Order: sequence, then C-alpha cells, then structure tokens
Amino acid sequence: MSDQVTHFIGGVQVAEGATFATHDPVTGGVVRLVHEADRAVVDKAVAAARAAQPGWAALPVAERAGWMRRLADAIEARFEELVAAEIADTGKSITQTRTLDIPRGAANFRSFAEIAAQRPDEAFHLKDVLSYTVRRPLGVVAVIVPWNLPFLLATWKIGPALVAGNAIVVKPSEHTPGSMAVLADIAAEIGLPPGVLNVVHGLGGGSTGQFLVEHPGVDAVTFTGESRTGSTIMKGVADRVKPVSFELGGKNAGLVFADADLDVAVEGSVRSVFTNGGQVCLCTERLYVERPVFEEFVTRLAKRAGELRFGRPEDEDTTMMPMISAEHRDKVLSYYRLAEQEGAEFRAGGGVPSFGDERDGGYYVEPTVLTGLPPDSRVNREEIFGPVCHVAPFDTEAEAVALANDSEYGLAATVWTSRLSRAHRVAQSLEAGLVWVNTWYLRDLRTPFGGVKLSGIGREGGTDSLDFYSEPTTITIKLEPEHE
Ligand SMILES: NC(=O)C1=CN([C@@H]2O[C@H](COP(=O)(O)OP(=O)(O)OC[C@H]3O[C@@H](n4cnc5c(N)ncnc54)[C@H](O)[C@@H]3O)[C@@H](O)[C@H]2O)C=CC1
Ligand SMILES: O=C(O)/C=C/C=C(\O)C(=O)O
Repeated sequence: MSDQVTHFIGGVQVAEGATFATHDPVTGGVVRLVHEADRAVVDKAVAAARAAQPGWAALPVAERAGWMRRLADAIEARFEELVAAEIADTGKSITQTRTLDIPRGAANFRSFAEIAAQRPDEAFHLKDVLSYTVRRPLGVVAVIVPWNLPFLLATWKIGPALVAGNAIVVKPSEHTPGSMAVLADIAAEIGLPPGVLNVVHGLGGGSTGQFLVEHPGVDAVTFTGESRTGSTIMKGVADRVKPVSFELGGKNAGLVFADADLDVAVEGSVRSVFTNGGQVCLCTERLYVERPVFEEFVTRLAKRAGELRFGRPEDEDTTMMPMISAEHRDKVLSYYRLAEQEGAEFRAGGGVPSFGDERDGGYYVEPTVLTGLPPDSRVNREEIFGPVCHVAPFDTEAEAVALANDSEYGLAATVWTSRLSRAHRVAQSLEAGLVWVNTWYLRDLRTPFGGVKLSGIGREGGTDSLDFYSEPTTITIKLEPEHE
C-alpha cells in the first residue's frame, strides 16, 4: 500500500486537501498518495511561520546553530529511512543516495551552523565616526525545490534560512515528497520550535507553489529549478518586490585540450554527463575536444556510456537511473529524435533499454553520445536534463572558449588540461558561475554557488547564503569630540 503524505504545519501533521499519486520511476507503479495544499492550507503554513519567526529570531545565533547540529544528528540517526524514502521517489542508486544525497543533508546543516556561529560582525572606524552593521532575518521564506536532488537541495536552503533567524515554508517537488516528510518528522522528534519549519506539498503553477510564493505573508523566495519557472515566479512576486534567490537551469560545456590526461578527462566526463542520469543542473551537455584527440575521446566516452549499469536501485553497482517521470522521459527522448532530425551521429545510445521485467514500465532512457551537430542546433542550445551530451572538435583555445560561452546559460563548466597557465586563463574566460578544472562537482560548501545569464540570480553557499537570508542595517555613530 502506498504511503499517505501529509503537510507539516506548526509542528503537527495536517492531512488536508485533495490527494494525488506519485509514481516509482523504476516501474511506473504508484508510490504514495500526497495531500495537495490549497490556498487555505498554504495560508495556515505561512501564519504558523509568521507566528514562530520572532521567537526563533530572538534566539542567539549559537542556539540556532545548535538546532542545526541536532537536525544533522537526527538525519544520521534515521539515515537508512531517508535513503529508502529518496530511492522510492527517484529510483536513484543506493550507492549514490548513501554517498551523496543524504550525507549532504547532514553536511548542509552542520556547515551552516559553523559558518553562522563563527561569522564576525562588520565595523568601520573613521577618525571620529564608528559604523557597524547588524543583520536581521528576512522573516518568512518560501523554499521551492525540484525533484533531481530532493533532500540535498532542500537542506541546502533550509539550513542557512533557519540559522539566519527566518521561519520557512518548504514545498518539495510533487514528484519527490518523501524525504521532506521524514525531515518534518525529525523536526517534531527533536522538538524544533513549532512553526519554524513548515512543509506543504502540491504542484507548482496554479497550485501550492504559486500560492506560496505569491502569498503576502511570504517575505522572500528561494527556488531551484527550470529557468522558465524562475521567470514565472519572478513575475508573480514582482509587485511586492520580494528578494529572490534562483539557482536555475544550464547547458554546461566541457573543454578537453589535447594536453589533458585523457584517462582523467574521459572518466571525469562520464561522471559529469551521466551522474544522476544527467539530471543535475551542473551536468555537462556540450563537450568540445581539441581535434588531435577528438576521435579517441569520443570513442572512449561512447564505450564507457555503453558500460553504465542499469541495475536496480538496491544493487550497489548500479550506475544508471531512470528519469523522474514519464513526462520527463518523453522530453529527453524527444531530444533524441530531434538530434536524428538535425542530422546527428549517435556514437552511443539514442533509445530505451529493454529489461523483460517490471522495469519496462519505468522511465529509463539509454545514455547517449552525439556528434556532428552545429553549435546552433536546438540540441546544443536547449537544456535536456538527461544522460546525453554532444561532442564537437575545436582547433584553438580561443575557439573553444567562444564555443563554450555561446549559450544563454552560464551555470557550470569543466576544463581538462595539464597546463596550469591554460587552466587559469581559460577558467577566467568562461561565462559561468562555477568552473571545475580536471575534476567535476567537487564541492566546498563555503564557496559562492550559482550561475549567470538564464542560470540564475544570486549565489548560495557560505556567507553568500547568510547574506541572502538576512538584511544588514548600517549604524553610524558620531563619537563624542574630546572637548565635550
Ligand atoms: N536544478 C535544476 O536546474 C532543475 C531543472 N529542471 C528542469 O526543469 C524541467 C521541468 O521540470 P520540473 O519539475 O517541472 O521543474 P520546475 O522547475 O518547473 O519545478 C521545480 C519546483 O518548482 C515548483 N514550481 C513549478 N512551477 C511553479 C510556479 N509557477 N510557482 C511556484 N513553484 C513552482 C514545482 O512544483 C517544483 O517544486 C526539467 O525537464 C529540467 O529541464 C528540473 C529539475 C531541477
Ligand atoms: O551541490 C549542490 O549544492 C547543488 C547541486 C545541484 C544543483 O544545484 C541542481 O541540480 O540544481
């Protein structure tokens, strides 16, 4: 029998609203029945957050940091329950879920506890003038998160928002409510003050997500997801000039130079293209390879794509997961068909795997490597968000940088080279918020994280997160002149 997923408002479970079903990406079967928050339920959640926020903000930051550490401890105590909930919703491998998705939840809370507790206040001293700043929380923050890394991305926002003194209302993706339902239970279990963390479930436009971001009691919005959705949310909050933090889509480029260690570049590109089924905003969808090593690189990458393992989520050596939904699977496949129409050569994949078991009812696609398309093809311009990349050759460094920067997006990039000067020169020339050199998705949680152009507004991570979730007041005092 599927689970019933309820809202979490003011510290208690709230089973209100019509229900909708979620589906197992591995088999297509029903996983959960989820209550959909209507305007009245959203109003209750915002009111609970509003009521709790002043008392929460009045706590010393060290006490709020202590609550973050207790959340991290409780996540680790209920680790396998969270792993199971995330896998049931996403179909991702148990190895990835145990080594990335859930551990990062605890790490997110711990990191922001330390960053907030140790952050010095600012003061500025002129001859007879002293200025200093105090930071106040924004108030009530709406946290809207997607389905690709549900627990990681939600806690990446919840941690800094709470430790900065805000109360929040979280809306997980309609596809992946499970791990947030467990976190809500954890909050109740540890006695987090009621109303500080609220979770409402539902869809986006015309549903819970829109009701929440546009609610007059919401002071700010943090969102991760598609660029078009970010634009829609921005329009919806424009009249009230609400601060927004957006981490949006990407069409990330990878540059492989002939001087690179090709073993490292191939294995690094396998990770950056196919991790999480390519369903990470940081994944590489465009690879540019210096011509002398182009054919060897493409051949090796295509071979490795064919070696990815379509096991079950519980198999520890599974390295290929299903798409999150039939709709998203169909979107990815529509780009495979478009690539054919645009004249691409398929060096690997291009279709749907056949299992001969219940997984044939799931949302799997083949990992795919394409070549032969021009830079202005739709496959090279539009975010696909699946296990697919296009590989093209280049002849000069300047050409490679120009190709990489020829995009409406600017989130992440990878550079594979053994020349240190080239690594710095190229990385500094790329129009992206994040550049990895000879690695991918190596994360220091203190660093600014986010993109430019259609890839987002603002940065998360370290004090950048704390800055978004609070407003400074600069206080300037005229020091008494000596003769007075
Ligand atoms: N991290 C990223 O950059 C992600 C990008 N995507 C891209 O987005 C495409 C569509 O996937 P979706 O799940 O529909 O992503 P989405 O970005 O539309 O939805 C993400 C979250 O926003 C909510 N939402 C949607 N419309 C909203 C609105 N008008 N107001 C408030 N909340 C709203 C959704 O309910 C969900 O919780 C994918 O094919 C992929 O290309 C999807 C997931 C993550
Ligand atoms: O590591 C992180 O903090 C975030 C990783 C992934 C995303 O932001 C995304 O896929 O949107």
